[in-house]
Amino acid sequence: MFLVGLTGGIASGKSTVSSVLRELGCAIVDADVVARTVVEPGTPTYGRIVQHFGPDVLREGGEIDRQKLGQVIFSSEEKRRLLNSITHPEIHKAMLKQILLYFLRGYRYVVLDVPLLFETRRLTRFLNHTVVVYCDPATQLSRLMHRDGLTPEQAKQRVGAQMPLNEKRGLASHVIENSGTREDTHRQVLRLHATLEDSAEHLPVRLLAIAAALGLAGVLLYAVKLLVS
Ligand SMILES: CC(C)(COP(=O)(O)OP(=O)(O)OC[C@H]1O[C@@H](n2cnc3c(N)ncnc32)[C@H](O)[C@@H]1O)[C@@H](O)C(=O)NCCC(=O)NCCS
Ligand SMILES: Nc1ncnc2c1ncn2[C@@H]1O[C@H](COP(=O)(O)OP(=O)(O)OP(=O)(O)O)[C@@H](O)[C@H]1O
Repeated sequence: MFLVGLTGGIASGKSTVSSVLRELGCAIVDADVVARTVVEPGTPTYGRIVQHFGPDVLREGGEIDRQKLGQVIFSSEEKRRLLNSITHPEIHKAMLKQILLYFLRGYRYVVLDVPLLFETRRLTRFLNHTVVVYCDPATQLSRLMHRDGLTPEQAKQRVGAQMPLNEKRGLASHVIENSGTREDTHRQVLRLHATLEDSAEHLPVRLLAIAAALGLAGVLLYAVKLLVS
């Protein structure tokens, strides 16, 4: 099995791309969804958030008020780092569990949809492919304001909390250009899917090559032992 990292900037179109991949039958682990489950009331992460951020970031029912917590962390790098240090280890553990389950179910590859993939760099060494969903800065801002009902200043602040999208594009092995229509993006995702399927087909060949190399090493070791004895 191999892992594919899917990333981009806030509102650049990761969910749009991953939903097409899901429709095509791919296994997807979504870090934003996982991030919601690890902060549910009763979890240790929830306790630590309340301890550090206080009851102001809670709703009446006791659950985290995501909008309020968002306002706090997107306007302070220090608070953002604190929240990341509380949540990220738990998010990564929960993601690992999901990856293992997909592995046991026989999936040949798993797509990890992780907005902060290149910022945290924790997962990158395990990935065979990295995909960046890119859109131009003006389109990103306008889609973000429209989707989340933010002012231009709030949207800029959120975009500024991440590595510039242009920089992420330079780090990726594949880029999906999502400044255009959904149909155009859909076509690119179909091409990406075909590429990933192709590289999955090469996996048994690679495994055979590794097995052959190991076998050859074993034979050589045996021959050396015979010569020495
Ligand atoms: C701040 C929170 C409460 C806002 O929740 P909300 O439901 O409004 O947004 P959601 O979780 O859907 O995130 C939307 C997008 O914001 C961006 N974002 C989220 N957290 C961060 C962060 N710590 N730093 C930079 N960008 C972030 C990502 O692009 C993400 O896709 C939430 O995002 C959170 O708990 N973040 C910390 C955990 C985290 O880093 N999640 C990202 C996945 S690793
Ligand atoms: N090609 C497109 N044309 C028009 N609208 C789009 C296109 N792609 C995405 N959108 C819209 O832009 C917004 C952001 O897209 P999406 O939610 O997929 O981004 P995301 O990268 O997953 O965001 P986040 O990281 O903030 O969760 C959504 O409202 C989505 O419907």
